[in-house]
Formats: sequence, structure tokens, C-alpha cells
Amino acid sequence: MPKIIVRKSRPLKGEVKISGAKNSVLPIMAASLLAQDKVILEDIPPLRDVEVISEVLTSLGANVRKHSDGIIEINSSKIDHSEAPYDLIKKMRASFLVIGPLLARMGRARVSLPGGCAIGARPIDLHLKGLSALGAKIELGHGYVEAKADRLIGDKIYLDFPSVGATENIMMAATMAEGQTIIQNSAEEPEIVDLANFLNGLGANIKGAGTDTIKIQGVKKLGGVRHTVIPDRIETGTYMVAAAITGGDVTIKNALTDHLKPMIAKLKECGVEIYENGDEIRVNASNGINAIDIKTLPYPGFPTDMQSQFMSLLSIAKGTSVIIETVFENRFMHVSELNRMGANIKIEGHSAVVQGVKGLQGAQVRATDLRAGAALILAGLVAEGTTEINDIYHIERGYVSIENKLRNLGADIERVE
Ligand SMILES: CC(=O)N[C@H]1[C@@H](OP(=O)(O)OP(=O)(O)OC[C@H]2O[C@@H](n3ccc(=O)[nH]c3=O)[C@H](O)[C@@H]2O)O[C@H](CO)[C@@H](O)[C@@H]1O
Ligand SMILES: C=C(OP(=O)(O)O)C(=O)O
Repeated sequence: MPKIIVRKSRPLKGEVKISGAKNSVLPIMAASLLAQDKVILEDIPPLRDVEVISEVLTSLGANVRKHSDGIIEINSSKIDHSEAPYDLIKKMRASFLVIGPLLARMGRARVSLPGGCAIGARPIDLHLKGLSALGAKIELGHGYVEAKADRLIGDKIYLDFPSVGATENIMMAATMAEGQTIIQNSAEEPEIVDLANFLNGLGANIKGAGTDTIKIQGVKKLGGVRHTVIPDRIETGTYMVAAAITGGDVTIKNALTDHLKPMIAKLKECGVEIYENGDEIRVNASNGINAIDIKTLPYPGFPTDMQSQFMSLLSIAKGTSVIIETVFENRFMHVSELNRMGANIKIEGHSAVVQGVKGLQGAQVRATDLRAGAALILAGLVAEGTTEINDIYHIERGYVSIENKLRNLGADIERVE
């Protein structure tokens, strides 16, 4: 099994370029099922998750062509299947995002229930509540969701929690519904805005994406479009923390600073210097790290997908930090691995109390999920000796060549088979 080996590294220096956002690409590729004409997507990161969603689309009858330069062409004009089987959904929860577009396009969809994962149970009740409100008949059985609707009709849908995936699924299903759909308490993440821009490019009529109320006026048909996905704000944040934890000076290119407000604010609170310049951001951390408190929240709050990376940083800060996780009920799997590396972190319910230590020690550890894996790489950069990270397939779901990007900044890191 491949592993990542990290040794204590000098302060990172240099430039790194951010790839297209995983969490934009996946819903946008699912949404391409709605398009009657060719879709061309640019800046597509070569990630495992992108391969999985490509397989899902292909299994539904779409033609997916990958070019070497980060361009993917998708032709869904002849989709002829409406079933997404367990074998594909189990590889990646985001595959469940095909249910909304399939229902809108084919009038039916049979999609495996995604199940939970290391970070929580992750139910899909809000997705189904929204699709039912649009008129779909939903049946659950044998591990599958079956949704049927001769026609979808717009409605007002209030989400009990601003779920990213539910907002996306409902928004996609509503694009071709009769009349207007209003999603209240919708998620406001930048990836929702990117998806809405993509859908509007196809001919949809969506207003309000990026706020807590999205209005979708149904249209008869969607065409094709050429679309460039937004840069990955979580990858950006991860390299910002890599610079900070090593006391380095790194310039990050292709960064949308507007999407990074909580990360920038929290790093500044830690005593890190941040310089914003167009789509570049420079992170300089020569003065040590102060303890801070963090609470994860839906956007524009502090992202749960950056919680574990900041925990690595705060594990070597001066003083005690408290991190409260409010989005997922079980997103502290990295704590025991960080403690094995010498961190002093205690979990109390939804909070982690991080008592900063003088230094970490390299150890054999396991990436329990994508961001937990990233956090362990970050910890490995400053730990004495060697850190061996196992189960790195999680990391490769969401980070493009993380070992090469970090090595170019001076990190002592390699991926071994
Ligand atoms: C592919 C993708 O974009 N993944 C992101 C997306 O996941 P995802 O779309 O799965 O996350 P959600 O926003 O839906 O989930 C947030 C919370 O709502 C709960 N919930 C969600 C749906 C539902 O029907 N019922 C329900 O109770 C979840 O269990 C969780 O506790 O947003 C998360 C929150 O920013 C990120 O961590 C993930 O990286
Ligand atoms: C939790 C994540 O992704 P997913 O929703 O695909 O599991 C993530 O990107 O950190």
C-alpha cells in the first residue's frame, strides 16, 4: 500500500499554485447530466474523486473525455440509465448528487443510499425532503432511494440546516421544474455559487446563490457551456497552514482571497503575517504561533474542512486553544493520531482542548479521512524524525500531488509504494 513519508523540514519557502476545487467540480460534473449539449470544464483537478464521478456519469450513458490539460468534455445528450449502483456510490458520498439531475432529466432515479463515513452519519433527509416538496415520490428499500416524478413543480423549501449537498441537489432538480422554487436557509458556500453560475451558463434561471435564499425559475431545457471551476479554498488553506506551522514564507497563487476570510482572520490571530495581492496570498510566519479558539460553522463561518489542519498548527502553539466542531458530530478522528505524535489534545463532547506542546515526534499514523490525512502531513513537517502516513488513498481523494507541491516548497516528503 502506498504511504507518505515526511521528515522534519526547514521553514517552507517559495510559490505554490492551487488547483480547481474538488467540492465545485463534483456537483458541476453531476449537474452536467442536465445538459442537452456538450459541456467543457476547465481547471479540473486530477483527483480520485473526479475519476469516481466520471465513472458514475459514464455508467449512466454520458460520454466523458479527459484531456491532459485539465479539461474535461462531457456529453450527456444520450444518457439512458437512471440507476447509480452501490459499487460506485460507496466509493464517494458526493456521487449521491446525481439524484437531483437524474430526476429532472429522466423523471426517475434509483441511487444507492450513501451511508455514513469516518466524520459522521451524514444523513440525506434534507435532500429527500426537498425533492419530495418538488413532487417526487420517494421510496427507500434494499439500500436504495427510488425517486419518481412525471413532472416536478416548484415549491418553497426551508432547510433545517444549510446543507451544502441538499442545496445542490434541490437546486439542480429545480432547474427544469414548472414555476419557481425557493430554497430558504440554503447553504452559502462559494461552491454553491460556482454551481449556480454553471447552471445559469447552461440556460437555467437561478438568483440568490451565495445568500440564504435561492430562487430558481424553471426552464424547459438546458444546453451546453464552457466553465472554469473556482480554485480550491481548502487546498489553499492547507498550504497557508503548511507555511505557518513550519515558520515559513510562502506565496500561494490562484487563491481567491474572498473565500478565505475565516482562515486569514484566524491565522492573523495566531500572529501570522498575511499579505493579499490580487489572486495571490503570501503567508509569513517567523514569530511563532499563539493559541486561539475556533468554532466551525457553515460558510461564511470557519470551515469544518480546515478544522484538523488548524488543530495540527495549534498543537504546537503557545498556550491552550479550544476547537468546537458544530458541523459534523464525529470529526475528531485525527486527535488520537496527533496525540500519538506527542500532541496534548483532549476531546470534551464537540470540543477539543489543545494544550500547545514544545514539539511533536514522528510516528506511524493513519489517515482516517481526507483532511485528517492532510493534518498528519502538516504535523509531520515539524515533528522530530520520520512520520509514516498510511491509508493515503483518503488524501488522494482531494489533494493534487500534495507531496510534489510541498517538496517544491522545500519539504522533506515522499510518496512510496
Ligand atoms: C463534496 C462536498 O462538497 N463535500 C462538502 C459538503 O459535504 P455535504 O454536502 O455532505 O455536507 P452538508 O452541508 O450536507 O452536511 C452538514 C451537516 O448537515 C447534516 N445533514 C446534511 C444533509 C442532510 O440531508 N441531513 C443532515 O442532517 C450532515 O450530517 C452534517 O452534519 O459540505 C461539508 C460541510 O461544509 C464539507 O465538509 C464537505 O467537504
Ligand atoms: C468531507 C469532505 O469531502 P466529502 O464530502 O466528499 O466526504 C472534505 O472535502 O473534507
